[in-house]
Amino acid sequence: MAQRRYDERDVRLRPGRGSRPRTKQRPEHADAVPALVTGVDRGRYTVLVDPGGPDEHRTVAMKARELGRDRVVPGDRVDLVGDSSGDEGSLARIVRIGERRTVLRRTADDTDPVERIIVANADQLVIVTALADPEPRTRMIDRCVAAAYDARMDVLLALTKSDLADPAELVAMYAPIGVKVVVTRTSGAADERVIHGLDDLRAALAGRMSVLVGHSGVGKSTLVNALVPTALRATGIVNDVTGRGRHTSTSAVALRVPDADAGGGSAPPTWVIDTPGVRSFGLAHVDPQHLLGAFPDLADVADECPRGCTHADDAPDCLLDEWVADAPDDETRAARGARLESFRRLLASRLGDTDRS
Ligand SMILES: Nc1nc2c(ncn2[C@@H]2O[C@H](COP(=O)(O)OP(=O)(O)OP(=O)(O)O)[C@@H](O)[C@H]2O)c(=O)[nH]1
Ligand SMILES: [Zn+2]
Repeated sequence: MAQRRYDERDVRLRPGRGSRPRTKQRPEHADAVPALVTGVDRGRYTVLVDPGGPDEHRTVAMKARELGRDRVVPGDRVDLVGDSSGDEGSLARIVRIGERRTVLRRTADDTDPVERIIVANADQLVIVTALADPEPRTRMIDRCVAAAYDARMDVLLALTKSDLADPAELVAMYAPIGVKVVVTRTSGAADERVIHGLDDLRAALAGRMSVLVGHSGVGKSTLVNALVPTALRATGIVNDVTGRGRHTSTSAVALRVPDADAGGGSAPPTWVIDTPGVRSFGLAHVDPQHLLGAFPDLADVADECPRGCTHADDAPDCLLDEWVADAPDDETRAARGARLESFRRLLASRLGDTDRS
């Protein structure tokens, strides 16, 4: 079943561990209250009780022992028991993790060979990319697109610094594969900075939970601070759980975007999840067929490939090569060639040719 894909228990555990059978049924906790996980810091979870409801408030929780090794991540819907009042010194216990609609995985790295879920239930991945300074890296964008599509999330490409370079080329490159694009730029002096395109970005985020990713310097903090004025991401807010500075944390944190036109009331809340320190997303678990989902233009062609075709560079008789060669004109040929190259680069990186640039 498709749902099984999203269970972290599918992730290979380190040898010698985890062979213990798991009980399917958790003990009932009839008095449990629902909450949304917004942050994780060293075994303490910041959660929002009754999110969107009349009793909404923030509290701190720990994981109940019965959850064992199951991870709890921002975006998780959980059930709490114990003291969930949020009063000074209170500590609730998370006893259940709701079924996840989507999971976004971080790539395993040298220090941690396991691909871990970093965010659950997000609707959309927002790839923040500067048009210049730093230069956009399409390979990185492609990897993010594939990871998002694999996680069944939509993709929004937020192109910043359009005062420095023209977005047309990137827009043309990504619009055809279903990637929505918003373009922003700042103007004015530092103390009265205006962000153009912020309303488009707000509209694209409205009522959804979006994960923001982007390399250092692309302008992600500028956007997050404008969307969530209280977040103060750049300077680092003091964590209300530990009292330590947030800027030292590398875990994802969910921030509520205040409604632009307050008064709506019943509108679903808008969330952004910032992911400091996350450099790339897991692709090792992605099936090549699934990866093609990020490239509908290629997928249509690949459908007709010989049975068992890997669609890789060295695949004999792969129709994707023909599709590029048979393009009606040079411009189309170049565009198709670039798409095929992106796809094959992803395919290669998934197979262990990892790039850590
Ligand atoms: N020219 C121009 N500069 C921008 C724009 N947006 C942000 N910047 C500048 O780009 C630099 C990086 O912006 P940040 O928002 O700190 O970028 P970041 O992606 O959060 O980077 P880190 O804080 O290093 O993670 C800052 O000097 C911003 O003032 C823009 O639209 N145009
Ligand atoms: Zn093929």
